[in-house]
Amino acid sequence: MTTATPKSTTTSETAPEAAATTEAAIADARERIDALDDRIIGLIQERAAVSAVIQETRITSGGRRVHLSREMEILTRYRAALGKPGTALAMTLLEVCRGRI
Ligand SMILES: O=C(O)C(=O)C[C@]1(C(=O)O)C=C[C@@H](O)C=C1
Repeated sequence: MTTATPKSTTTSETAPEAAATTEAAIADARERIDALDDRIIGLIQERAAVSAVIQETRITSGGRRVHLSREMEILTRYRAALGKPGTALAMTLLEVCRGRI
């Protein structure tokens, strides 16, 4: 994994050069964010496909699409890792994977 190393500006750099360095650093970091978002979206799509298999299996055997105690485990896990917004993120993720309830 590569680590972010912001380029430092020197005192000899003129203002336009410093601005160009700043813009380049931001553009570079945004490229990395776009690449990460592509991976995150791919993982969410993969998660949704696995989730669909579970839901279909349960429905085929006479069960319900939703399994609330399992959802509570997932919400707890995301909150433990990411704090309060983790809960909202997990709820959105569950909605993507099983639809609205
Ligand atoms: O783990 C399950 O039993 C699932 O059906 C998967 C899943 C999920 O996407 O994580 C989806 C719906 C359920 O309500 C709970 C969890």
